[in-house]
Amino acid sequence: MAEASRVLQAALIPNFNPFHKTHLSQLNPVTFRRNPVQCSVSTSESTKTVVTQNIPWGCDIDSLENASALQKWLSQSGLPPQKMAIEKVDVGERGLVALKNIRKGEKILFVPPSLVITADSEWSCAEAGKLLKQNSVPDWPLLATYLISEASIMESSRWSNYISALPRQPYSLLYWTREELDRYLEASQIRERAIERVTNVVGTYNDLRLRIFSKYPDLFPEEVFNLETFRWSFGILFSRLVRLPSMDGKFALVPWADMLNHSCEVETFLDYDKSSQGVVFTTDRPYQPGEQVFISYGKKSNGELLLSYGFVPKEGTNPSDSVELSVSLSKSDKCYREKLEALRKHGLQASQCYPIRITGWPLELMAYAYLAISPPSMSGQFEEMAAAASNKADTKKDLRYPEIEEETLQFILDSCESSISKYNKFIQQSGSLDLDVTSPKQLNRRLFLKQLAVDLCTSERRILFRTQYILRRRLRDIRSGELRALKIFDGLRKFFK
Ligand SMILES: C[S@@+](CC[C@H](N)C(=O)[O-])C[C@H]1O[C@@H](n2cnc3c(N)ncnc32)[C@H](O)[C@@H]1O
Repeated sequence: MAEASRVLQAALIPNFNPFHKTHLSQLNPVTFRRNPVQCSVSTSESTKTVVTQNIPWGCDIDSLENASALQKWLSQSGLPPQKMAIEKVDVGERGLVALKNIRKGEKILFVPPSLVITADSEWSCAEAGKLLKQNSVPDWPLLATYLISEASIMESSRWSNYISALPRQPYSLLYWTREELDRYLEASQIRERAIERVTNVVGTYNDLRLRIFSKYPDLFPEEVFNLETFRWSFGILFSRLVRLPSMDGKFALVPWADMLNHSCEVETFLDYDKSSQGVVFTTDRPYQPGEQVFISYGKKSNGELLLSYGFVPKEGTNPSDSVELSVSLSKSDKCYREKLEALRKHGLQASQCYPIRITGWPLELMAYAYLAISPPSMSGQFEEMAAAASNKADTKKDLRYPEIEEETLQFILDSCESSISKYNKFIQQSGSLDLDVTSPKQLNRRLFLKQLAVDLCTSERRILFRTQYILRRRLRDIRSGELRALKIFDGLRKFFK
């Protein structure tokens, strides 16, 4: 399990591979209302508007009725007796709660492969599945289409109890409109990631539509397979799909196991257990009856958790938290062209983002900063600086140029302070919000999103404040060291005079 845990750090939702990476569609407004759920989505290409409709399957995110029907069906379908049950919880709305004492180091769950959805699962509409496979549709879009296909036939699908217990509107940044992303996440780099993700989903859907759906409208009618249903199915995949290393790294939806919520404190991940032939996880702590049981969705920053899962852990509770710091070459730099060329050679741009943690910044950022401030006399080193700024494993990153150390740290400090001022502006403008986001249904959507954004920005700014403090101290030490050296030099000069 140790090995599995390591590999499974990216367990719940790893990379999203779009169907065609190059397909960029412009985003159009998505209007959204919670309760009742209603989205209207305009597709990009032709400014054609897809009919506004409700997603006719799934349930409210906190529905326990559908969850208990799921539990019953799973037991009848081969899920062994469990030490947990689905209940309403304080963190994550619904979750798995211990019914009995659970020991530390105990294997639990044992979901058999017959109850797991993968790209190999049998399609109720076999012809549709065959067609996608013939067209070599990759796992992600294939699973997204599978989920819609099964959902649309309601009770006729063997997964109907599972699908009925899935949220009708998964929480994730996929459901934020462009205006909401711009307004609430302006200070955070996660906004760019969200825009990129929505663009990928729209592009993937458009590719499928052009290449396959439009040619087989009987198998893939637009009333069922449209951008809105794809937004739902991708939202489900982003927030529930796992990669199972012991099943050859297969992506899977694991009913029951996907009722487990995330805790930044735990270090346990799901995997397939060959000996018991089921999906399990091994607890890293004991649980008493009534306690919620958690797993880890991977070592993700608060921004990444908001992006895929739609929540932000409490400030200071996520040891894997980080913030992306954006740094840029100055256009007025005499060596701008040479520096940009060196960066491009190593797959980098004039502006780059580097993750900063509470414990420090990466060596790549230091290398980029060396390059950004180095004078023309150091042009011979541009190449090695750019190489070290890229995160290729084979390049030496720990460069040292003591003669420009001070300006380099000052450059990082300036970038950090400019980022802090954006966060300050947003947080001040938001006023003092202190809302209970553990019960978002009670909140007005706007307040809910705003509170999530404030929580994210506060946690990201906290990391920047710490970085600012460390940088200022280092600069002060360098400067006072220089001053001391100057004084000694001056004293020696006077002495010899
Ligand atoms: C894999 S599902 C877990 C089951 C989910 N609570 C449900 O009732 O369907 C992931 C979703 O659970 C919620 N969630 C998980 N961990 C959470 C946490 N620590 N805080 C708040 N919400 C959480 C988020 O809505 C997330 O998108």
